[in-house]
Amino acid sequence: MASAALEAENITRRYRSSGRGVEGVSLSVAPGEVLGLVGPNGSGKSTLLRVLSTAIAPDSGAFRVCGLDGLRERRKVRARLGIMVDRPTHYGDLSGWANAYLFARAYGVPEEKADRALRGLFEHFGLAEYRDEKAKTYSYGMAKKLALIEALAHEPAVLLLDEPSLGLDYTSRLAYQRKLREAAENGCAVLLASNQVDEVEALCDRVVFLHRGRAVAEGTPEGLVSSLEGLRRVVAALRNPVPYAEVGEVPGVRRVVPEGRGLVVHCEDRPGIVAGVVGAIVRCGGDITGLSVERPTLEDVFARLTGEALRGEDEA
Ligand SMILES: Nc1ncnc2c1ncn2[C@@H]1O[C@H](COP(=O)(O)OP(=O)(O)OP(=O)(O)O)[C@@H](O)[C@H]1O
Repeated sequence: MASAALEAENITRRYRSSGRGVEGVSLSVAPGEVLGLVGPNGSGKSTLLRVLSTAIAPDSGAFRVCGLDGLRERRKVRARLGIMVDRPTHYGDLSGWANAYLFARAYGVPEEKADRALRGLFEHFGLAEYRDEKAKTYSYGMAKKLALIEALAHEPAVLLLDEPSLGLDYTSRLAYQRKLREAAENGCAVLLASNQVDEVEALCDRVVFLHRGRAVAEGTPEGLVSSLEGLRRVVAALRNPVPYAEVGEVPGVRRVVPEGRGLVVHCEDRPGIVAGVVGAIVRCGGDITGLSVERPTLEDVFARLTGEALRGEDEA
């Protein structure tokens, strides 16, 4: 795919100490496209992003950014990347603004342009009133927003984002999503590592599932979800958690997953199934305070493909 802004072929990177990492992952992202990299903790998302950001070398495989060789032309490649890693680090004694300004200048943005871009971004992310405060006084969410500003200010051709919205409040999340869409509309290719499926479904044109270091499926969110035609999830909020084994025995129920105090029941979309599920929950002693019947999500697709959950119960 000659037109891809980011193209990775057969990337393998194993950590010597654990023997884990990523294996044989290939993907491509076109200009203006948002590709979601989805997988549970430890599936290899960050490792792949570390390789693609040139922070670590792969054991084998190759990648290109805007046609440049990711291994032989690292400096030029870096200049085209906007990177936001999971744990942002800053010069703590410098102000947020000074951190971002240094970044933009290091990427070669002329003074006036850097000033203009940063003013806009600090305003957009609600950091304008904190711009002159030392970065070490920033909260986790603020530091994340600062890292997003640093990733965006030089208008990179390719954005590599690792769980960008984790730790952001609702308003900041919307601001980040708007900015991401805007960047893509302006031709930026975005690789977004996340296991927040609602966000991935809302933002991504395509999705690659990672499982134990390997890419196990790829498709549009809609295409992947429609592969589960005929399935539904019944989400029951309960006043108290209950032993729920009997719910799993209702004909047509595939899986029961506790979420907080409630239950998510994955089942076939057949007549009478909701009544059957509700009856079983009540017989288990469940006091239902809320009930909804929903279509499957990417989370369900992942579970179907791998037999494993995308997120732990406490993250649901
Ligand atoms: N520095 C390291 N040394 C040894 N093993 C590592 C190292 N970093 C990651 N790993 C292992 O490599 C695998 C992939 O980890 P990675 O951080 O890429 O996953 P991830 O999908 O980004 O997870 P998370 O969602 O928790 O951020 C895991 O099994 C992890 O234990």
